[in-house]
Amino acid sequence: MEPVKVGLLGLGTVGGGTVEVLTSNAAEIARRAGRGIEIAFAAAREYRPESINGLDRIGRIGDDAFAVVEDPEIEIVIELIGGYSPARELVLKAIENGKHVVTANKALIAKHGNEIFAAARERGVVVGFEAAVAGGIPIIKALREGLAANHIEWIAGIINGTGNFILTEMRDKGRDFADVLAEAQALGYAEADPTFDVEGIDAAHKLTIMGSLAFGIPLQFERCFTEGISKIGAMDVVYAAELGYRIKHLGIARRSETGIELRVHPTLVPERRLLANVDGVMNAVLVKGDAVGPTLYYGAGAGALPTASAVVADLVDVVRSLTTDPNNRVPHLGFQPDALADTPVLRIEEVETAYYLRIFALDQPGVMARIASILGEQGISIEAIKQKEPGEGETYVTMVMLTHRVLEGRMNEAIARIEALDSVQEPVMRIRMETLSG
Ligand SMILES: NC(=O)c1ccc[n+]([C@@H]2O[C@H](COP(=O)([O-])OP(=O)(O)OC[C@H]3O[C@@H](n4cnc5c(N)ncnc54)[C@H](O)[C@@H]3O)[C@@H](O)[C@H]2O)c1
Ligand SMILES: N[C@@H](CCO)C(=O)O
Ligand code: NA
Repeated sequence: MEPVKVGLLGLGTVGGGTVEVLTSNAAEIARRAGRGIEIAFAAAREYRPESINGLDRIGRIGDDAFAVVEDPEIEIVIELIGGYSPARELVLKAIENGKHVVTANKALIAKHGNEIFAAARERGVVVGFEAAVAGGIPIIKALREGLAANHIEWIAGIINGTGNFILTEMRDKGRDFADVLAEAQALGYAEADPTFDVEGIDAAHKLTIMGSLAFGIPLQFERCFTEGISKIGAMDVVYAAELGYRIKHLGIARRSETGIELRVHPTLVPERRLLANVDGVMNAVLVKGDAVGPTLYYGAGAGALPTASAVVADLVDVVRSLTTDPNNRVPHLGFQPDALADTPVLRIEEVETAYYLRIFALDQPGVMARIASILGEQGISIEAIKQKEPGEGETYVTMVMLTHRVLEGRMNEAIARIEALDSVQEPVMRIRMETLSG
């Protein structure tokens, strides 16, 4: 049989990795797919030919991505440009032209996935996006197929490699934030705009996608609560460790009685938990299903070859399904499109968690008692409290406390009252906590 002709948009980190994997593993991939896969036409604005193994195997290379999606020879388009636009226009045009699409672009899927999947369904084509979430880890496959028997209860994941790399290097080597970020960029882990990594936006894109796959709800990126790692101080890492916790940037999706939680934020995790020990650029996703119990998926969340692994796996899936009835394919979000639920996504104020609080206050008698009584009046009970002895001649003291679970709305009121005290000087630092059990 003739090889399948594929078009490739983008020859950067992931595009280059995809060319390499398709070249070096060509025979094994053909054995799995049933046909060879040939990159007939690629387009990129810029690329470094010397750094891509297998470039000579590409039929043609140009710089106009629209020429690829308009080429009638191409059956499958791989979009590895990134960003919202022109990726959206390119993908929609490819679909309109009856081509299947494989993409690593989580920003695109989280923001425009509902529109893209509807267009693909209409046209009877597949859009594969395994590489968009947790890089090489087959988490989309697991959620959509492997766990299909379950009511998913919750998901908690380390889903941004750059952020996890920064937190790990800061903790283990005391390295400077900006310095580690620059290294992550040089290694090809970071997004084109690295604030997407640092401020949690990239993790929110991925969590939005996993939330839809877990609970069968439309993609709602705007409703995902998003907080990054930029405000975490070295002292918080140390204090958390003294209390037996590590700070990890987590994406959490949970089904509660009142709705669905979709939240991305730094989180204190007990140090013995597996997720607390996922370091460097590695990602891990913990999924709790009602039948299966907890399951854990671990692997490289970024980088050329790991991400290409997921891109090529999607390609193999598409090639295998080229001759199948479009109505019998795995639905894009794992639930039949007419069976998606309108369960509300909760506002963060409606979410209940435990908290780590760090308060910088005047070292005077009664201050601690006043703070404790404000928390008590808000119905917040304290699980642990530590007061850092002030240094010689210092008049301020740092208090660190862990609270029991409380609604975020109540915690906001308590923090506002604490910050209004004359004896409290700086904003209260709050980090949410999860036990990740049960
Ligand atoms: N780098 C990773 O580890 C990683 C992992 C998972 C997913 N992703 C996703 O994969 C996608 C690609 O990321 P990357 O790191 O390979 O990016 P990159 O910046 O290394 O490469 C982008 C490529 O697209 C080309 N390009 C950009 N705009 C273009 C246009 N309008 N027309 C033609 N070519 C254009 C660039 O010239 C370059 O060749 C993004 O969506 C990213 O979020 C990246
Ligand atoms: N910038 C992303 C790439 C993988 O999606 C990360 O660091 O996780
Ligand atoms: Na993946």
